Amino acid sequence: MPVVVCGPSGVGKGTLLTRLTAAHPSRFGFCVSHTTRSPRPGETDGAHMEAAIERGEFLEYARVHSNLYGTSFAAVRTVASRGKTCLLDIDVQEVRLRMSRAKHEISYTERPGFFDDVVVNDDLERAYSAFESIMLSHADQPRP
Ligand SMILES: Nc1ncnc2c1ncn2[C@@H]1O[C@H](COP(=O)(O)OP(=O)(O)OP(=O)(O)O)[C@@H](O)[C@H]1O
Repeated sequence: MPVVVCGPSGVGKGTLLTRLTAAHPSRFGFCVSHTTRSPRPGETDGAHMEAAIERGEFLEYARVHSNLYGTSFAAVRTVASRGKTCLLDIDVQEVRLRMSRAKHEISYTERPGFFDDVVVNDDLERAYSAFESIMLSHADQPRP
């Protein structure tokens, strides 16, 4: 089962996720995301992405200006086939938009049942410790 981690820009999602995958490399894997802009190193060519979205092959996508960003079911399956829980860091909106939305996004933490768990990353050691135990509770069982 993939786990989605989301939060406003700069709250430390990448920091926590990178640390988690380094500490538990056999249990968690990042999901490769797709984009229609020119691929950067490590990214896949997204030339046929629009058609793939039409065919329902993406579990999430976002359009930022004229570029598409998203995660395919195949990419999640690739991580899962290695026996790992797939991590999705799906916040891809651009900085200004993200900042204006940050307050609104944080307000969702007050809605009962909207998020399963909330981690406030004010102190990295405390936040990582809380994050790690939450993520391990959501992770798939390790393969024997
Ligand atoms: N608890 C913390 N206290 C202070 N600085 C932190 C803390 N956690 C992370 N940082 C720093 O904040 C910056 C942003 O962190 P990070 O890139 O992990 O955020 P992010 O949520 O993944 O951002 P984005 O969505 O823009 O990629 C980094 O320089 C990171 O080292």
